[in-house]
Amino acid sequence: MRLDRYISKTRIIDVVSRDFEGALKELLEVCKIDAGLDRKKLLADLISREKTMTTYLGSGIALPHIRLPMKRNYIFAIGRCPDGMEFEGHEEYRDLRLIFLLLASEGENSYLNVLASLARTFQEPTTVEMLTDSPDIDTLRKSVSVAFGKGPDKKRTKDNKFNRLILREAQKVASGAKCSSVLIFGDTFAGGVDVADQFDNFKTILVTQSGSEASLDKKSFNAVIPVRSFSSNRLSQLRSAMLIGLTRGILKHNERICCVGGIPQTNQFDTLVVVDVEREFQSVFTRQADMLPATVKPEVLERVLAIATELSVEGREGRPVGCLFVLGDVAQVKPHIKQLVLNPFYGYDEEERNILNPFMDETVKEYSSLDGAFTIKGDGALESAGSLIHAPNYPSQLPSGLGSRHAAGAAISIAADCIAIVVSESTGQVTLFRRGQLLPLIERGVGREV
Ligand SMILES: Nc1ncnc2c1ncn2[C@@H]1O[C@H](COP(=O)(O)OP(=O)(O)OP(=O)(O)O)[C@@H](O)[C@H]1O
Repeated sequence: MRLDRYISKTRIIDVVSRDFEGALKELLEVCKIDAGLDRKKLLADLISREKTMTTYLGSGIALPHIRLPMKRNYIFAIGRCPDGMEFEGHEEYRDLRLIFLLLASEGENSYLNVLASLARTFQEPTTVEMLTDSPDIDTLRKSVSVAFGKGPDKKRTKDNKFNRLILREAQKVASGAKCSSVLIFGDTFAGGVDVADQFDNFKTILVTQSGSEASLDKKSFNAVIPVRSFSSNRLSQLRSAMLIGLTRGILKHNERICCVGGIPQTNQFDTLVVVDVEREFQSVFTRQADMLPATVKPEVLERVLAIATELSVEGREGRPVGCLFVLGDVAQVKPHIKQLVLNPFYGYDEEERNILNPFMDETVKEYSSLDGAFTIKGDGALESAGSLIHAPNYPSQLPSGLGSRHAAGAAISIAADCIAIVVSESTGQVTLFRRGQLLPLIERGVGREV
């Protein structure tokens, strides 16, 4: 989603105050707010929300945000604060370098997508560094423009002889194998070759972690599949990417795909794989319509997959963690669960506890250490954590090493219209269950950092 149209240079400022409340006040002053809205109350609301739930995203960036009854869809104000901030003695605010204030209209329904898009951009280390290290306000304005879409392409590398060779061969393989689509793992590659141009007669799909709209080559592809947290293995997220492609309607059940990838960030394509979608997923989906439970939005499945992948690869505070997500018709799931602890999501607004809200990432990861499962509605609202699944039809036979957490995932996926996603604490494997069938998404130990 292009955000640059909402960002104006005049609202990118050096904040003078060293205090977070003072900084928000300065940022509100540069925003044109509809007559009738009370700035003081707005500031008080922002501060009171900050006290309940921090908007500090880490890496020096905070994203305070609020909805208002205003005419414009969005207003951004960005404050540079190279010396950090003070906020009620919280240490982390001292590392703040940038405050992105987002005001959104109450009626705007792309709000969570905008927050998610911002959060993705702020996950790219090079973009974050470029923004937070800006030595003066002019450089910051240019950096914002590069990060959010108006800037020049990132540097291209020269030595692409080998990449060209692989792409030429991929073109021959894709033709010979009668593939309909070519899937490129873009984060392998730093640029310098017009990748999509090599595949005129195919649908071209870019798989990328990059949230920045300014990312190289995106425009020349027919579609983009976003993924998060690549492990260091070649094509390790191929199944997850295909699943996202299927649920978004980018890929079809009966397609054959040629995939080109390599190790992320090496600028070296080295792997060619031809995959029949149907064969890859036949154990789980018998028909295209079967893929998602009726109530589940594709972007919610994507978000759960992303968090599960990150937990599998990175663990939590240096330790491996396991968890179980049950996503779908919670009314059908409810009779089969029992709380092991008080439900931490009880009493919060659905929008605040929605998994599409990027601030929920940390919360979900924190609660992943609780025994039991997360249950999530199809629109993304987190219903419970710490829930013991007690469904009938526990499978008696699962592949060796898969114990009661996996059995619970399999059983609930039969008892209710839902998808269960399990991260194994012991192996790091990520497994999806649908109607009792198992689909490994990330294989054992692949790319594990913990
Ligand atoms: N029925 C259940 N509902 C929810 N969570 C469960 C259930 N059974 C087990 N768990 C969770 O799974 C954890 C690990 O259990 P177990 O080792 O038997 O499962 P596993 O499938 O081998 O998982 P892992 O690969 O992560 O070890 C338990 O500590 C508990 O938190």
